[in-house]
Amino acid sequence: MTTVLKLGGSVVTRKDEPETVDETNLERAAAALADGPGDLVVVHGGGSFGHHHASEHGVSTTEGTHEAVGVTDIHGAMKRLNDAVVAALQRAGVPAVPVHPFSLAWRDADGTLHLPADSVRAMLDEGFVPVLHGDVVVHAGRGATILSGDELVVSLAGSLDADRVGLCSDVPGVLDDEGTVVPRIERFEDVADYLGGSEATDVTGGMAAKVRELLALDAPAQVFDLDGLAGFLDGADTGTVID
Ligand SMILES: Nc1ncnc2c1ncn2[C@@H]1O[C@H](COP(=O)(O)OP(=O)(O)OP(=O)(O)O)[C@@H](O)[C@H]1O
Ligand SMILES: C=C(C)CCOP(=O)(O)O
Repeated sequence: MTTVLKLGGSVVTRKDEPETVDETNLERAAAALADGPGDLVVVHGGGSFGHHHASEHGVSTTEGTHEAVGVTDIHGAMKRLNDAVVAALQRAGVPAVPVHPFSLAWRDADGTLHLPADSVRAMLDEGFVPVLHGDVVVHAGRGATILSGDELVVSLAGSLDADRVGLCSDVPGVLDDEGTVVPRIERFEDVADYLGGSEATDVTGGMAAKVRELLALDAPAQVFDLDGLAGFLDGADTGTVID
């Protein structure tokens, strides 16, 4: 059983305070993962680390930069957050190890992501929990663009043939216009009217982009908040199921 889990930047950081880890949430998530499932890959988002630097440098998933300093500003912030996430997981007893996508992945001129997953598979086979993060990535013809954690989740879920995919965010699921969790989404059109971007500085698109990408996956995906994390890890359907 292989599980790919994203801890949203809105969960592990305080999105309105630059480069601030939400220690309480991170510890809660780490404690839940300590009793986690077999093969587990963790991906975390940018929150108040990556997104501020990305917008300062005018970089998004499509707007690139050729400035090396822009790349290292964004990547450096994400490495600092990754250090904090890996350390918290290790303190909770999870055999977490860092994986930095900038050194591994690239986009071709069409924007298609190429992410070799053999090293991640080998880490799983050796009993580690690889922890990847949203990052900058070299992009043919555009310098470097942003790679969201959501895109990493979709790519890894496909190449690792994941059985379960979870996105832990700051909302209990995808919400309808009355704020009620939509239990299941099978077609983008059914929820398109409810879906917006993110309320915080977020260069990768909030909930609409997530739902679109998760619908393209073979494995069913779930969107839930920290209260739903333990249930998800136990195998329950929590929040919104997207398939
Ligand atoms: N219909 C909707 N239901 C739920 N959330 C929605 C909806 N439309 C827009 N959103 C926004 O999507 C946000 C979650 O996406 P966001 O990308 O901010 O989270 P994240 O993945 O946890 O963070 P990060 O991108 O930093 O990793 C919610 O906080 C909410 O503001
Ligand atoms: C902004 C950066 C560097 C990462 C974005 O990842 P996300 O928060 O998962 O969308």
